[in-house]
Amino acid sequence: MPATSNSTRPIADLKLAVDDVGGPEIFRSFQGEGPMQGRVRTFIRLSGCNLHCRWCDTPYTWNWQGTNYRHVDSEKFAPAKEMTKLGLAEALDRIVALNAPGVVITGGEPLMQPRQVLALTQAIKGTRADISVEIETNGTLAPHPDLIEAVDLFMVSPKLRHSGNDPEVLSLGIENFREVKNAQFKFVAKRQTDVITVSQATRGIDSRRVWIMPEGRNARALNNSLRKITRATLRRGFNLTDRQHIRLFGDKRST
Ligand SMILES: Nc1nc2[nH]cc(C(=O)O)c2c(=O)[nH]1
Ligand code: SF4
Ligand SMILES: [Mg+2]
Repeated sequence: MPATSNSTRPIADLKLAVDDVGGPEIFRSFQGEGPMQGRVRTFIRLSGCNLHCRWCDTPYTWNWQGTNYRHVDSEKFAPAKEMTKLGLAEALDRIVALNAPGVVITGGEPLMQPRQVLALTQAIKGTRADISVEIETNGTLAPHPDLIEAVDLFMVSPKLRHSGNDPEVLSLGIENFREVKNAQFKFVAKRQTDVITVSQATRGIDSRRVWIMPEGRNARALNNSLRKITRATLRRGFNLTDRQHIRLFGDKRST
């Protein structure tokens, strides 16, 4: 059970991923995925993940030296080089300075740092009445009720078998957020059969809450996935999202 917001324990620093110049990965971009695609957002990327997706585009948040997780890139990363700590006030200052109408907390898996994420969300919401806070999560860690109340949108991305994770992570991600009204689902798909798997796994969930997203870390791979998934997605009434930032900027940090 995560700690409650009125706990008197001090809040630990946030653990963040590192950008290309060694600073904390906080940046301004267009939201590239899902219902908010194209909107200006400030992104804050937290370090650490409890899953190990083979095709993950941020392996520098978890694929540490000395582990034997399999990833399409063979590169392993040093936590001392790829992880940096930042106090809540400093993180908030940097986010406010980028002056976007919304903030995306992503990772890695942000809900591995539940107290820090709750405190950061509440602090961001305190800066302006109309600022939006959205969290990208793999869904395996249940959100605290206070966090559900504080955030505008959870974008939950439960992982299919092709991610290389244990099969249970798919249903875990769905069940942890099925009843969370401000949660939508985004499934990475490579093939038509992935869309069928999603439709079976999301039975009982309004298809308007479900987004199918092509797997790919470059335009060619995205197009290849899209060719295989588009018709099946349309047939089932799911939403389709591209990965706009990959097309605009490539697979780069801080974009
Ligand atoms: N522009 C942009 N949009 C994104 N949407 C989700 C992202 C993520 O890494 O979680 C992401 C990202 O890294 N960049
Ligand atoms: S859950 Fe997300 S951050 Fe974690 S390994 Fe998978 S794709 Fe990467
Ligand atoms: Mg990304």
